[in-house]
Amino acid sequence: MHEPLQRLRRSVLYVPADNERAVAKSATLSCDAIIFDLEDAVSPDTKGEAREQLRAFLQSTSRPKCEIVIRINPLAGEWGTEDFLTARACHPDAILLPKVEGPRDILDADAALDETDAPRSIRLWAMIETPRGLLNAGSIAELGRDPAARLSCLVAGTNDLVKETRVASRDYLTPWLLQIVLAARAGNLTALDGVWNAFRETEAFARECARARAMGFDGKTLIHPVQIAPANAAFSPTSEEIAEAQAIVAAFAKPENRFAGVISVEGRMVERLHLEHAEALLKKAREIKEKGE
Ligand SMILES: CC(C)(COP(=O)(O)OP(=O)(O)OC[C@H]1O[C@@H](n2cnc3c(N)ncnc32)[C@H](O)[C@@H]1OP(=O)(O)O)[C@@H](O)C(=O)NCCC(=O)NCCSC(=O)C[C@H](O)C(=O)O
Ligand SMILES: [Mg+2]
Repeated sequence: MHEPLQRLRRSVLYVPADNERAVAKSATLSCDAIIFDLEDAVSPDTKGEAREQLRAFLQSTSRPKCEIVIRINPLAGEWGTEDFLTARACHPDAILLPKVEGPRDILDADAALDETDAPRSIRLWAMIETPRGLLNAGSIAELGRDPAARLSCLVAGTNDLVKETRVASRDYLTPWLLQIVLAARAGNLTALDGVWNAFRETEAFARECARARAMGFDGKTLIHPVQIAPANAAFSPTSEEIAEAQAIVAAFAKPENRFAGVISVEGRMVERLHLEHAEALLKKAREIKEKGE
């Protein structure tokens, strides 16, 4: 089952599942998706409490209306099974698998979901944040082309990547981030950029979002509510882009261009591939408008 690729995922906020105030606040925020985290944001001592709190919250009427994702610990590790069963009981839109190293990690999670008769609507997201995961990003993403597979999104884990590779700054991550984008495109998947830790640095964050969009990412993972509006703005079509797309659609709609493969619009060569892009952009703009933004 393929879901529409262009689901809005501009702003995807991590919420530590053991932080009661943050969990409660999540329902009031205007991010496109939330990742409730049972992995690195939750200390070993509070894993059990975090699971119970998350289950109660997501089964209550306070459950947020946006796309809901739960990040579990690695399935084969100490907390994986309990996390998985909690996530499954919460009926999320997706389960996010950390530190994915190869297609086997996705297939194992797929099989675990099937064993619990999980509906196909529950998707899998994969974090690419280890050297092996990066080297295997292409074969992981290939699963996105399998209509029976649940894989839907690749998420860059820049903190772990920095730790694992020992690079000194994000500049050196760029080729690997582009590799994640490329793999995602090959597999028809959403590509989400990693987090920006210095959440009080709003201008630097806006520049980072613009750079991520220019690299081809569909959205950014976030750690603090203050990052939602800049991410939504950066990953939304601009008014210039909308006007340009409208001009392309209008030009191809003219009777004389009905069968044309290539035309000229405002002094630029435009082909049908540009029309496809323009239509997708306008669809995204409509969805954003429907959200009331
Ligand atoms: C970074 C924080 C620890 C900062 O917390 P704090 O100092 O409490 O922030 P504020 O006082 O400014 O908070 C203001 C209000 O906003 C709420 N809040 C804060 N963060 C969140 C959030 N993420 N979601 C929802 N609500 C949030 C506070 O509760 C305050 O509200 P109120 O109480 O009503 O006044 C904190 O922001 C935080 O914990 N962020 C998330 C950290 C996290 O999840 N980390 C794991 C994911 S990152 C990662 O691992 C990526 C990847 O794997 C990699 O390797 O890179
Ligand atoms: Mg990580």
